[in-house]
Amino acid sequence: MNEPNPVIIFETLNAFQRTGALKAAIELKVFTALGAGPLDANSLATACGTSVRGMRILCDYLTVIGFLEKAHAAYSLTPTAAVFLDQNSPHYMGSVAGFVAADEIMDTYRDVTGAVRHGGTLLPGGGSTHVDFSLWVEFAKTMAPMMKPAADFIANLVAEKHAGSRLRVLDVAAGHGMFGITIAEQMPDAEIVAQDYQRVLAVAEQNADIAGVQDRYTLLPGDAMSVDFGSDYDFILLTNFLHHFGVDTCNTLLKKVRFALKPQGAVILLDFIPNEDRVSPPTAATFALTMLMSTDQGDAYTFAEYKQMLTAAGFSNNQMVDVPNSPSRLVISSNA
Ligand SMILES: C[S@@+](CC[C@H](N)C(=O)[O-])C[C@H]1O[C@@H](n2cnc3c(N)ncnc32)[C@H](O)[C@@H]1O
Repeated sequence: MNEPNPVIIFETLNAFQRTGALKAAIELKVFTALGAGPLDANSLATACGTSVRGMRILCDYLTVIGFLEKAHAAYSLTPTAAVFLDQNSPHYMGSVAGFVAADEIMDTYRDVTGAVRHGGTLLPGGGSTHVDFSLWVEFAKTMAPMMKPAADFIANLVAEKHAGSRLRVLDVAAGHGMFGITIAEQMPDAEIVAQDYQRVLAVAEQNADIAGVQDRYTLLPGDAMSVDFGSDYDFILLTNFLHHFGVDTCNTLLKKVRFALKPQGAVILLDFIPNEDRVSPPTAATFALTMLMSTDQGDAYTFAEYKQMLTAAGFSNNQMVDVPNSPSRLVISSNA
């Protein structure tokens, strides 16, 4: 197991091929074409409008990395591809390639050396924390399916404890809005205030309409750091937001959040939270590199670090919970 082995070097240096191959298969709708049953490279090439050689090589590659199975010359979907990458599946999430593997994001990885030397993003104006960061609308349009398990989990937690209550919920940096919207769907008396930049809230508003909760859905556009949150919230959601900022900014924002809550209210924080060793579990731990490449000061904070920030903001009761089927963890903090 610990024998020196150069294979990992070769595999890691050409790991960009995996990104390219999966992105191409999503764009060409290969997984959707296979949704009805196995096909060989000839039939798939016809269905997807490609060359036969290109399709055979792409499908063999996708078989090697675990998205397809191959029997004789026919390819079929693995369970993961069938559930998440066939456009006819209700759990389809191929759209996430539009953000996760966007050219603007991938280009930043051409100079990891530079970002490591500098200690932060090489993107202009603080990268993803810049007010005009171009990809937030794309995030809102494409990433909702990936957040669904966590949104359901949070809504269930809230509904279990507060069934029948008239809850006021603030969704800070709401993006697609699905965290607040899912609570509104589960709790007919919940009122949601969605906060984000105006251009992003247009996507959340559309999603609220589709979910039929628009009557209980209010928009609060602006910069979360300066906009007036209002007060008397039962819950404030901070999902996938604090990781963009340094500790001082997180502290300031958490204090503002605490003042906007009812005395018995709670903040629900969802994020990539690695273990204290910072190298496990893999998805949460490696998210720190994403923050190095795209922000000046962001990080994948540990629970101990979040507890310190929350305590400094005046929260006294902090609990961490794993979210099933998600790499993220929840921290729920209240005053009481
Ligand atoms: C990673 S997304 C998270 C969206 C959603 N909360 C989720 O968990 O999927 C970050 C969101 O923060 C918003 N955002 C970034 N900086 C902000 C700021 N200063 N004030 C308000 N929203 C901001 C972006 O527009 C984007 O929608």
